[in-house]
Amino acid sequence: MSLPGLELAEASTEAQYAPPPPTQVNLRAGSEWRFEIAFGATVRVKLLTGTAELFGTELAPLQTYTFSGTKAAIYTWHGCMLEVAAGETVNLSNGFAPGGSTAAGGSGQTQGYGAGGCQSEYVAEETPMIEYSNVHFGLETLRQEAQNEGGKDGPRVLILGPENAGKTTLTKILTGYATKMDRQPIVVNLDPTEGMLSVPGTLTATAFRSMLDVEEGWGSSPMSGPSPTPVKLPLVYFYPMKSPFEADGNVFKPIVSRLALSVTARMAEDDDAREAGIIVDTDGSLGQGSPKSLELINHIVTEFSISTILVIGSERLYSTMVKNYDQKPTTSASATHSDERITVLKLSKSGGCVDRDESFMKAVNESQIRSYFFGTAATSAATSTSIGGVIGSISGAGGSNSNKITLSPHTQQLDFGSLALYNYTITSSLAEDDEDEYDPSNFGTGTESFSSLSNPPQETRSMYDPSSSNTEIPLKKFTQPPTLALANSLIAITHVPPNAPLSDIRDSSIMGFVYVADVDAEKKKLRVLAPVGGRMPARALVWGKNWPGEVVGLVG
Ligand SMILES: Nc1ncnc2c1ncn2[C@@H]1O[C@H](COP(=O)(O)OP(=O)(O)OP(=O)(O)O)[C@@H](O)[C@H]1O
Repeated sequence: MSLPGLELAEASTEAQYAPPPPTQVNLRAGSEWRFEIAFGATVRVKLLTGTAELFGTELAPLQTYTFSGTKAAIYTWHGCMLEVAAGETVNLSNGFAPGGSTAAGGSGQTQGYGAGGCQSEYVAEETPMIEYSNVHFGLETLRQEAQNEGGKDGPRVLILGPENAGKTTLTKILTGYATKMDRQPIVVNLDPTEGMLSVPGTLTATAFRSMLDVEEGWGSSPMSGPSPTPVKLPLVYFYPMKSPFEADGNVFKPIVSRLALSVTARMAEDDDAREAGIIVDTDGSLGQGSPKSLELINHIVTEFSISTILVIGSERLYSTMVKNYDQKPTTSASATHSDERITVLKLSKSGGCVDRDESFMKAVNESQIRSYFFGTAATSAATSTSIGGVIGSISGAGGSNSNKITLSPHTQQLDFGSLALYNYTITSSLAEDDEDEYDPSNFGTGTESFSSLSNPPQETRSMYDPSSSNTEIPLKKFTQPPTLALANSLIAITHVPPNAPLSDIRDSSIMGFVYVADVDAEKKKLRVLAPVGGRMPARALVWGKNWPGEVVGLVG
């Protein structure tokens, strides 16, 4: 395009941007290289000499790791040399740009001007890694005790703190160190804003038997196909809300109890898991210190029989936790024999923790959903876009262990009438929305479903499953035709029968997810994307309308 008046051709983005040459980063012992890479850009990092780790997981020497849409740090205990080079820019012009833009922060520029095209990168000498490793060795002592004294549980750790304080990072570091010592901790994610080995909107528990994935953060679950890093099998519960406080915690709390029950049962059966204990990562909103958050914290402490509380980056919360829990007996069954007491510790927040703005988080969430269906390939034929965290890994030595995982999800047509679809109604405004969306006059509906049209209050009631007496559970079953609002959203497939009581549906673990690509309201059909082919199981389904919400353009 010409610029008017000047007759100058506008330089193309490629011409404006010349990738920087590979840079060597020399790290002294005890320092870390912090970097931020936008979605759409890729940066390759290779450990040339020495040893280094990314959030507790060691980097293999001379292996090229490729990062995209990442904010992280590579730390060295003994000193190392890294090579940082620009990878290719992933074309995001297919209508799906994670986060609605090509760059974190929405600037439209994917490549930055740091080494290798990082948006920002620098070396930091001050880190809390010694503190964090001391915590690890403290936990290790408790694990050793649990191993020596049969019947005693390993540490059950709860990590608390405000948003972006580094809770998930600390969880990764402690998990990475534990697996390195051949421990098998159970990691519980109670942060619905970000998925762990699953999509956002899920609360999960996973037994970590093997190392974490350097590039992707946690690694991959079996849903993601073959992987160079051993896969992990998470137990997944659907919590399609962004905040644990929704519905006064009446949905969050029972799911936490369910997870705790499953984790405790696993620990009772599996000695390795019992000795290694549990690490619970939480949502930043629980770190507010409000009465409601304290109530939820208390619920978690009780249900998981927490024995160690780690508070990052909040003096106030730390002091409240000390007052409420320090040296109080744990609720563990084994504690009745051993007088086990809770320890509360304060940890420093790393100066490297970055606030992630909404558009970056949106991109992270969209890429988690995308990778659930399409894998972590840089450019799949169906999507040609990037997956958050990882694009692929190319072996520097042999080039054989590509980390790209391309999946082939299946699309299929579903008859809406044959589905038992439930939705959470958590606010009155939402209920109003729903009524607008389900205005039957838009869809030309059958008479029996709308016999109550002349009587709106009854119509609202009819949307609740009459078979359930659990009216306090904010779940309702659709008895009306499909709404266009279903398009571009996720539906969870539970393990319970279609007409199970509402409490069972809420408390059921999840078999998997489908993505609604299209809604034909007139024919009452949905076109859905499923990770595997075959018939949709006859189970109760739960709609993720509010959260993770709409993900546009997953299917072209
Ligand atoms: N030392 C570090 N150097 C660079 N980036 C870091 C460092 N520590 C953490 N980060 C980054 O800061 C961001 C926030 O960290 P993290 O996700 O651990 O916080 P959180 O407390 O779990 O946040 P939330 O409350 O939103 O769950 C992440 O993108 C993480 O990768």
